[in-house]
This record gives sequence, structure tokens and C-alpha cells, in this order.
Amino acid sequence: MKKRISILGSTGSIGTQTLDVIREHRDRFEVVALGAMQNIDELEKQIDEFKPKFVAVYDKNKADILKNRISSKTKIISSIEGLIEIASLNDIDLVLNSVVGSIGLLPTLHAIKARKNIALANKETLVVGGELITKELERYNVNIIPVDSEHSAIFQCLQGEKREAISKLILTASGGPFNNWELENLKDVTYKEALKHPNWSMGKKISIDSATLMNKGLEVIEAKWLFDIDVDKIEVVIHPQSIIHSMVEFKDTSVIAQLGLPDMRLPIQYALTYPKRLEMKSPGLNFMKYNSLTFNEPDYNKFPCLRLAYDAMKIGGTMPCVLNAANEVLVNLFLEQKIKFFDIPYYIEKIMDIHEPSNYNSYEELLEVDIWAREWITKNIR
Ligand SMILES: NC(=O)C1=CN([C@@H]2O[C@H](COP(=O)(O)OP(=O)(O)OC[C@H]3O[C@@H](n4cnc5c(N)ncnc54)[C@H](OP(=O)(O)O)[C@@H]3O)[C@@H](O)[C@H]2O)C=CC1
Ligand SMILES: CC(=O)[C@@H](O)[C@H](O)COP(=O)(O)O
Ligand SMILES: [Mn+2]
Repeated sequence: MKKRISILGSTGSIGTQTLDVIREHRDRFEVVALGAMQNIDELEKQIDEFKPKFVAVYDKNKADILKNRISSKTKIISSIEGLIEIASLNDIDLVLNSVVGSIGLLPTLHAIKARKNIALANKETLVVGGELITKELERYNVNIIPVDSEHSAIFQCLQGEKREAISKLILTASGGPFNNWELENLKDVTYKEALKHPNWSMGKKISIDSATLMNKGLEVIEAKWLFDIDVDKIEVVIHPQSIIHSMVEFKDTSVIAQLGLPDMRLPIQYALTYPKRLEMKSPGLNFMKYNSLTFNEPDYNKFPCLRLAYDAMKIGGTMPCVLNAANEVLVNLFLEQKIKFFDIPYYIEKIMDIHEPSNYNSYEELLEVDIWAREWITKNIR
């Protein structure tokens, strides 16, 4: 039996690499549904190749244009309802959520309610609604298989181990494009410089997050929820080579690490085939090519976003939602060259100072806070 898959965010960096993996194993997977925001040219090519039954296009106008371009065998649906529908279809076995941003939360919730297996790349789902997601996973007896490389690494290190035996999780960070820059020189960096990740080719939002180290902060929160561990037991270590994707230290001080070339197709394939492993068309890791693997502490002065994310998680409640919403708006403004690099942590700190966090019980409460934070940042930017 082929595994029937729905891919949310199929036109992006993770989405297209997921289709690369599926292309290599056509006998094992069937693409039942695809979803994206507006890139209908790429979707048209994907429909032609994979013949999905459903395609969700968030942008209604683009959805209408696409309907006229393709055969009626594929049903086109639009807006958030489209994403929800393809996350909870009857005839799918697995949902791979690789949309970018907090828009990914609601489809994940619906996938859980529909008791689907979930391969999660959309880290914002857990950053914003980790507590709610955790409750729903328990209630519907559903598991999330992480796609994010660090979390996939930890997940692999924990196979056959007991959670009580963990003493800490060690998340590796490349340090991003500015790892070796002096703080003084970071003030006027351009978005083009910030997009040049040293090891990974990724979408724009996560690339900027890697440059500010907010990506690692979001990943600390993601790890807290995925592995049910206190943030004080999650350490970040700068490892510029991105060969060790993360590690787990156990009570007896033994450390287990997962290594590999920086290639997202490996964690994606593992999430699609778990608990099995399949061959990959990749040369694999040649240790003789690496003279040294290095490690050092993060510099919180150069990269305040990492500290802000730890703070937001420690405060809890709606604070991580505010951190994330503010960050999404600020990253866009930085990409549009409307603010400077250090305005990102500056405004996140400001909004965290004025936000009075509360506990939440529903998606609707989170949505209200998310909208408030986005409006506050937009109004208060200099
Ligand atoms: N890229 C990577 O290597 C890694 C990414 N991740 C995480 O995976 C997620 C995706 O990242 P990445 O692939 O780099 O991002 P990209 O920007 O490359 O792709 C984003 C995808 O999401 C779609 N999308 C955006 N908004 C909506 C919406 N409102 N409705 C439907 N679809 C939408 C885009 O559609 P369209 O093309 O039409 O705009 C696109 O398909 C992020 O959460 C990121 O943090 C985690 C680890 C590694
Ligand atoms: C590939 C992946 O998982 C990214 O999240 C990556 O980790 C980004 O690199 P940084 O370590 O620079 O944040
Ligand atoms: Mn990652």
C-alpha cells in the first residue's frame, strides 16, 4: 500500500524537497493533496507531475486562475478552509505541514482532530500554540514526527531511550551568516547579506531568523513542546559546520548525536518513512573532509533574539505567540528594507515589555493575541 500524503506548503523549500524525496520513491508514496499561498505556476507543474486530487490555494484570485488552467480531475479549494480541508481529508495517511508562519497552526489542529499522522516542519505551530497542540495530541492520541533538522536529530537520538533518562538536549546552531562579524558591523547589514546562510538553502523567513538566531530561539520552544522538557535543560551550542544536527545528553553523561550532511531531504525522508529507513541518493558524510568540528557559546549581545525567545518561553502563556507574531512582521519589514537588523530584537523586546501574558485555552484566544501583536508592531514602528 502506498502512503497517501498531503503537503501544505508544497511550493516552498521544504515542500519541493519533499516532492524530491517522493520522486525517488514513487512506488511508496501517493501525493493526494498540495497546498500553497499563491505560486500557481509551480503548483501547475506539480499538478501535472503528481496528479493530486485536491489543491488548496490560499489566495482566492489565484485559485480561480488555476482552476481555468488545469483539468477538472483536481479539485481546487481556497483560503484557510482549503488548507484545513487538505489537512484533514479522509483518504490521506500523513500530513506534511511546511507552510511558513503562524498560519500553519490551525491546519495542524485540524489534522490532529482528524487523527492524521503529522510530519511537522512548520515550527511556528508549536511556538505559538505548543500548549494547545500538546493537549490535543494527547486527547486524539496522535503523534508529531519532527522535520526540523535539529528536532529530527533529537528524535532519532531518543529512539529506544526513556524520557526520564535525559539530562539535557543540545541544539546545534550554525551561527548564521554573521557568526564571525563584529557587533559594530551588524548595524547596517543588508537583507541580501542576511539571506546568505553559510550551510543551508532555505526560504527567506527562516534564513533571516537564522541570521538573528531567532531561528534557534524558536527551535528551543519547539523542542520544549516536542520532547516535554524544561527550557532550562535545552542548551544551544554554536557549531558552524552544521554536521552534528543536535545531541542528547543522558543522566549517565553519555551523549548521543546525529550527524549528516546539511541536506533537508534526510530529515524529510525519515519523517515520511518513520520508523523505517530507506536508501538515499546522496554520497553521505566523508569524515576525511573535515579537519575539525568546532563548538562555542552563542553571543547574546550580538544575537538578542535568542535570549528573548528563552524569556518568552519561561514567561509562557501568550508571550511566545507575541514573540512570534512580532518577529514575522519585523522580518518582512527588514526584507522590505524598512527597518534595520537590530530593529528586529528592539521591537520584540518593546512589545514583550508591554504585553501582559495570560493563559489560553483556545485557538481563538491565540488568534486575537497574534492579531494584536501584528497591529501593535505595524503602528509603533518608527
Ligand atoms: N527550509 C528549510 O530548510 C527549513 C524550514 N523549516 C520550517 O519549515 C517551514 C517552511 O519553510 P520554507 O520551506 O523554508 O519556507 P518557504 O518560504 O520556502 O515556503 C513556504 C511555503 O508556505 C506556503 N505558504 C505561505 N503562506 C501560506 C498560506 N497563507 N497558505 C498556504 N500556503 C502558504 C508558500 O506558498 P507560496 O510559494 O505560494 O508563497 C510556500 O509553499 C517554516 O516554518 C520553516 O521555519 C524548518 C527547518 C528547515
Ligand atoms: C535546516 C534547519 O533545520 C534550519 O532550521 C537550520 O537549522 C538553520 O540553521 P541555523 O542553525 O543557522 O539556525
Ligand atoms: Mn532547524
